[in-house]
Amino acid sequence: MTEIVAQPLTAEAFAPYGDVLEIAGAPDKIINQGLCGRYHDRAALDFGPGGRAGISLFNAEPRSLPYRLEMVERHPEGSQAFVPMHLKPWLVVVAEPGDVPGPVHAFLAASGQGINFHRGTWHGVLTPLHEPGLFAVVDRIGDTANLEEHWLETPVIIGGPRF
Ligand SMILES: NC(=O)N[C@@H](O)C(=O)O
Ligand code: NI
Repeated sequence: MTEIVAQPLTAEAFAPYGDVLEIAGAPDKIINQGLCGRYHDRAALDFGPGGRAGISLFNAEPRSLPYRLEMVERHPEGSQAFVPMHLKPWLVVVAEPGDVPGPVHAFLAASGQGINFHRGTWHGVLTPLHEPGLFAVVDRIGDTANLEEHWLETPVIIGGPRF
């Protein structure tokens, strides 16, 4: 059994896997008569040929750490963004690329952080750590499954702060 510890989610650490959505630093634009900072175009969305963008709402059961990861998945035809509709920390899990997933990495998303997995990134499914597990998910809508699951030979136990 492999044990890892969730690390703080940063744009740099997550860059090989996707984009971090956060209001970090100065906004790209000040809009709405100066009352709003726009952090413009912060994710590489990709829905491929034959698909279109969709927004779905996920209401997921919260998990707790340590978390037993048994499966990772990927979407070969498009990106997938998880945008929390709450301000709690939550868990982001990825695995290094390959036809068989490589080593698993876990990140603790802080309040207000969202992510966008790039097309084909191996990842754990949406994993809230608190109620409400409410997220907007932006991903590919199409006629194909756009889903490949890989069940790990040995589970990965993901540790981190006890809330
Ligand atoms: N299956 C589904 O819509 N969600 C997963 O892709 C996920 O990553 O949670
Ligand atoms: Ni997914």
